[in-house]
Amino acid sequence: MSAPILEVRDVHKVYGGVRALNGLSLSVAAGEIHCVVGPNGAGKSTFFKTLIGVERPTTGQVFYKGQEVTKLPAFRRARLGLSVKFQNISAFGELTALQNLFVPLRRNHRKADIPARASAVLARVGLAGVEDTPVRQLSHGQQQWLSIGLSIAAEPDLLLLDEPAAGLSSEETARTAELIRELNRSGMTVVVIEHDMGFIRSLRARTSVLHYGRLFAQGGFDEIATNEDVRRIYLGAA
Ligand SMILES: Nc1ncnc2c1ncn2[C@@H]1O[C@H](COP(=O)(O)OP(=O)(O)OP(=O)(O)O)[C@@H](O)[C@H]1O
Repeated sequence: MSAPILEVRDVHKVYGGVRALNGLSLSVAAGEIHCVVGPNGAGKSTFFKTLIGVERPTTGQVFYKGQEVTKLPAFRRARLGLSVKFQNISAFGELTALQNLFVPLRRNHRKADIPARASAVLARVGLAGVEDTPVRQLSHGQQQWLSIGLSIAAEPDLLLLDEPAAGLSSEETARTAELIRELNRSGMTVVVIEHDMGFIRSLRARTSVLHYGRLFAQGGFDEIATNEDVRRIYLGAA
């Protein structure tokens, strides 16, 4: 396996008396799709927040491309090539799909190049043909893909997705899985934080299971899905 692009070492996060993360160590190899699952309260969101820099671990370290980023603010991590797509739609509803992309593209591209680049990003996320549609008229799935487009506009090396299939139909979910695989084929490392094992199944990626703020199991999807201990924690018995 290639060198880790992302690594957390023995991370603890305590909120008052709650141990949201309790000695979590996990690494993501450059070039992989890596899924992180776990039952309610396992620490997935807290893990996500420590990766992007909106929360700092109580103790422990976070490394990105070999550099310690534990205390680096979110915007500095973004400049290093780490991008995030949150669960909520991040686009402006009154603007068109194309116009929304002007915002992130403005940072790195000349004005004259931006419309063509924006169209290319939309095509990449399956939104060719709706360039001039105001975002509020797009379907929920299309809005989610636009959010992914906004997150990849700056061509990140690592894309973090927080429950990208939440609220999507089964057809939209399948298209989202295909989009993630396509982004990965083009060289992007993708980390997917997810609650729903059904979606993870369609990604067929290496999967880490969190439980009580620690790494509980790790392996290929089939290994995880057939692991008796994992099944038990999902049923709430462990
Ligand atoms: N800001 C906070 N203040 C206090 N407790 C918190 C805070 N954030 C998370 N927790 C607690 O930490 C634990 C882990 O929460 P977290 O949201 O990271 O889990 P999760 O795996 O994302 O859960 P879910 O799948 O339900 O979203 C839970 O017990 C939660 O109540």
